[in-house]
Amino acid sequence: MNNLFKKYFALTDRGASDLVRASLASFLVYIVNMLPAILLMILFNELVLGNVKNNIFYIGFSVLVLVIMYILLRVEYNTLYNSTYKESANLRLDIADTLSKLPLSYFSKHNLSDLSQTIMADVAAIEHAISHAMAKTIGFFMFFPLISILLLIGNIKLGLAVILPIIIAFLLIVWSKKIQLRENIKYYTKLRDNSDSFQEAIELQQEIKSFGLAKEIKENLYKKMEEGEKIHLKAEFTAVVPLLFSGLVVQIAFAIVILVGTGLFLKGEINVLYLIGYILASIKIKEGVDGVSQNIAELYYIDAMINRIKEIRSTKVQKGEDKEISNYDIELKDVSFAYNEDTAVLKNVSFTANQNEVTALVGMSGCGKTSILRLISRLYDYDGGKIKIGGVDIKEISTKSLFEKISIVFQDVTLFNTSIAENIRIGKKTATDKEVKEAARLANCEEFINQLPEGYDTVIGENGATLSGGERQRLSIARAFLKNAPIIILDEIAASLDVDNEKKIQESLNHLIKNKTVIIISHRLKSVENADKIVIIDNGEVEAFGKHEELMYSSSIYNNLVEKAKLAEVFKY
Ligand SMILES: Nc1ncnc2c1ncn2[C@@H]1O[C@H](COP(=O)(O)OP(=O)(O)OP(=O)(O)O)[C@@H](O)[C@H]1O
Repeated sequence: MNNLFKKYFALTDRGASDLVRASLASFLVYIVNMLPAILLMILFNELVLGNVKNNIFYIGFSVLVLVIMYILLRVEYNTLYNSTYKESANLRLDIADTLSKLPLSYFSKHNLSDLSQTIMADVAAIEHAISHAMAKTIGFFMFFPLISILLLIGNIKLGLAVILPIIIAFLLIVWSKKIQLRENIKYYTKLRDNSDSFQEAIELQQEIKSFGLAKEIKENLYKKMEEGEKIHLKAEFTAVVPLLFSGLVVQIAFAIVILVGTGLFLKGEINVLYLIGYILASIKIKEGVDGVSQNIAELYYIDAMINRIKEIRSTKVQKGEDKEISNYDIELKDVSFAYNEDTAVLKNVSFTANQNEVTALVGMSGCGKTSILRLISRLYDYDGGKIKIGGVDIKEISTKSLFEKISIVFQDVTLFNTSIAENIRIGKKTATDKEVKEAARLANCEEFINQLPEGYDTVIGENGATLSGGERQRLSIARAFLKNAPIIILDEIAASLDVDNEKKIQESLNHLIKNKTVIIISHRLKSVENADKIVIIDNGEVEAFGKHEELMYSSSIYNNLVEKAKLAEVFKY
């Protein structure tokens, strides 16, 4: 049962076992709920048959019912509410843990607002459903067959009068499931789309303002909101109509029980006690059905969210083990890769970046240089061929142990909304303040950090919003210095640096890269002229590789790039 719940509702192990307990408690609560009806029947039995019991019996029975109810409601409350809140925290951590094991390819196909909504809003909706709907619905579906059998044994005609309309009411709700799910999915998708548009409108304020797009964007957002509302109303309508009909059927059931019961009583087939008992039973069952119908609608509503979590969980995670690597030569052999299945980005890429050497990747914009770096660092997994580090296929190395061996500085710097010191310390969590400062000095950060109001303790805003592009770049270089890993990957690190800063960082880098495997991308060809190996990438393929002088003879693309670089130097606006 645990596994079934875990799979069906996308719960954690703990959550599934709590749901089983809560469902059993709900089932027992439904049974105990019938006890007051039984007490009433005993009382009527007395009044009709004059079979008087003493007051102690009634007091004892009532106290017993109260005690049982109290215990069960407490168990139900504890499992439903207390554990539910724990489950939602566990579920969020579980999703976050799964996300952390996914390759970047997953994130390039899903936007971040969608994923954060899954973790926050969807889990909150599931949390509400676990605490209010799931256990009570499951409990009722355990209770209903039991009570049906007892009612049918008591009197088959009256039993059928109670049960049949309820079965019809449930069939109506089940029959509407497909339509409800379809409309809910439409609404869910639209909500995601709208929140993504809002996020984009907030993030792109600079572009929106500078290109005078504010009015257009606002109108577009209004339109999307209106569309969303229409879809919402339709989804609500498709949920409410079957609920209304099923509620009506259950009301009719009550009338049928009275009609059939009175008829049977008048014919002398049942005594008044039976009549009262079945009427009381149908009242109690109706109460249950009313609640459960609403709960089922809620379960239909969260279906799309549960499927979203299942989809995240079923995505292939990056596998691998912690491995010892004896040397850090990086070998690419016939590597192919595509972000989207239909467009190959890299085709049969082969070259080796040796330890103790600087290897530069050069080529036109969009030819695939950054993609190669992403594959080497397993931010994405290659599709075909092989990438080996020290002779070990990188797919066999866990991302955790691989990342420990690589320092990366990408062109798109990402910083955390915390202090300067903490941002640098990400390179090495155990680093002392002295080490952090030394890394900052090597990356030429000291001057601007010292000018900040709180120096190293200054909090730099979301993604370093309070810093300039060059300062952010230098902080990320300081991180790499601090990490001091055997493989260094530098993607266009000079893009946001002025000549003075670049020169100083170059000098520091020359110390850092001794004995290491360095792969570098730079559009400033002058800065890679002295590289031990220059690999020319053309449209996802290796056109040539060698030293600068060799390539000047052998590679037309390299020649072309060098010529263009010279032209760029004399270009004036
Ligand atoms: N996350 C992604 N999803 C889909 N396509 C991508 C993604 N990143 C890059 N691409 C595409 O892959 C191709 C290679 O991009 P890549 O960034 O590797 O080129 P590059 O040589 O590093 O370019 P540049 O010098 O301009 O940085 C391009 O056509 C690009 O549009």
